[in-house]
Parts: sequence; C-alpha cells; structure tokens
Amino acid sequence: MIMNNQKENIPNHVAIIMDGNGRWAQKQEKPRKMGHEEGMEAIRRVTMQASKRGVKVLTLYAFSTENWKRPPQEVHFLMQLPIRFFDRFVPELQKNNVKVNMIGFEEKVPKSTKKAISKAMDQTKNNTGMTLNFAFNYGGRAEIVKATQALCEKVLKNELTSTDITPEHIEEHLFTHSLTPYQDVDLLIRSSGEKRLSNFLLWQNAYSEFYFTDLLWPDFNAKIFDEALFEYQKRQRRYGAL
Ligand SMILES: Cc1cc(N2CCCCCC2)n2ncc(-c3ccc(F)cc3)c2n1
Repeated sequence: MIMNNQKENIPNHVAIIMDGNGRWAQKQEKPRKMGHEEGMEAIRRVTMQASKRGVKVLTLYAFSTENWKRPPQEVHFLMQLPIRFFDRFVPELQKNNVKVNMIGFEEKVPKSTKKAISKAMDQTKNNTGMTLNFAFNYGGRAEIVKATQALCEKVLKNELTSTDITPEHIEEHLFTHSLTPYQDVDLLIRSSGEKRLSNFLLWQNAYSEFYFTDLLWPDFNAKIFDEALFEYQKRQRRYGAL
C-alpha cells in the first residue's frame, strides 16, 4: 500500500527490465509471440499506474544491442512491436498527457520501425506529463564508449583537456541527457526472478534502489508496481554518505 502521506517520496525515474515473456507463454502453452503481446498490455498497465503515482520518467528495456543474436524470425517479429504498440496505445498515451522518448542506437533498426517511433515522439512531444522512455537497441557499455569517443574527439580538437573532464561531461554525451534533470535512475525493477543489471543504464543506475520480483512480465500489474514504490519509500537513501 503506497504511503500517501509520503507522496513526495515517489521516485522521479523508474526503470524496468521486462523479463519473462517467453516463459509466460511456455507456462500458458501458447506461442512465444503471445508472451510479447501480453507483455505490451503489461506496459500499458504499468505506464498508467506510474503516471498516476507521479513518476516523471519510466524507462523500459525493450531491446538490447545483444538481442540481435536471437533467431532472425524472432528479431523480425520484435522489430514490428513498436509499430503495433503505438498503433494500439498512442490515443491512451495522449489522453494521459504521456510523452514518448527513445534511447538507443539507430543502426540496424528497420526504417518502418524508426518511422513509427519518430511519429509517436512527434505526436506526443508537447505533452507535459510522464515521459515513457523506451530503451531500444540500447546497451550501457556501448553508450559509455560512444560518450568516451565524443570526448576524445573534443580533446584532440583542443576543445577540452583530459583533466577538465567531469561526470557532467560524460552525462552530456549519454542518450539520457535528453531526460535532464531526471537522467539518473531512482528505482530499478526487474521481473522473472533474474537479479542482474544486464548492461542496462550502467552509469545512470549508480545510486538506484533495486526491486526484484519473481513475477513474469506479462503478469506484472499496477498492484506490483505500487508494492515496488512502497518498498522504495521504506528504504533510507544515503547516496554513499552516513
Ligand atoms: C523489441 C520490443 C519488444 C517488446 N515486447 C513486448 C513487451 C515485453 C518485452 C519484450 C517484448 N516491446 N513492447 C513495446 C515495445 C516498444 C519498443 C519501442 C518503442 F518505441 C515502443 C514500443 C517493444 N519492443
């Protein structure tokens, strides 16, 4: 139960690793694709609940740079999901003043998928409510390498000296710079019992609280989301200080 008198202790940025879709389908003796379909419904449920609770940014790990290793037919199916997601949910996102954002690399992503994502970002760009941020073709180490390369370029052009480089310089070159001032994750949630970070927002998760649930993503719902918020509210946060 959310302690409403602590409304001010709602995490600004919640990030979710949405695991368990394939296992869910297996348990239901349904095709794997049904797990992904049901997983999109879970995204809708959690997006509405996070927006209602006053979360500023909700980041969802939809496709990692490592996922390209999956069978080609599964990758092709996954690349269609953003198109289907927005076809189905943009009206409800608009109604709830939700703004769409995407972080990740454009390389290898089909044009039709990129077009659907850009269209949804454009349609919702003036919304002032929660940002629904999809990590798509995203990898934490690749993101830090990209930032490092950009800063090396600046040093080589004498626009910067190496000793002047600060954490802020790195953050300016991460995908999440567009989420300022909420680029750091406050609460990371991972479903299906896995207890790993899996190359997700490595820099931005430096001080985040972790909440793990054995529930499979398609079974995730508003009640479990509130339980994660309640757990967050109960924890004292020290940022390394006493
Ligand atoms: C690859 C993939 C898989 C995917 N699943 C369904 C949800 C469970 C997790 C895995 C499968 N979903 N669900 C929504 C998207 C998406 C991605 C980008 C975007 F801008 C809008 C929606 C998505 N993308």
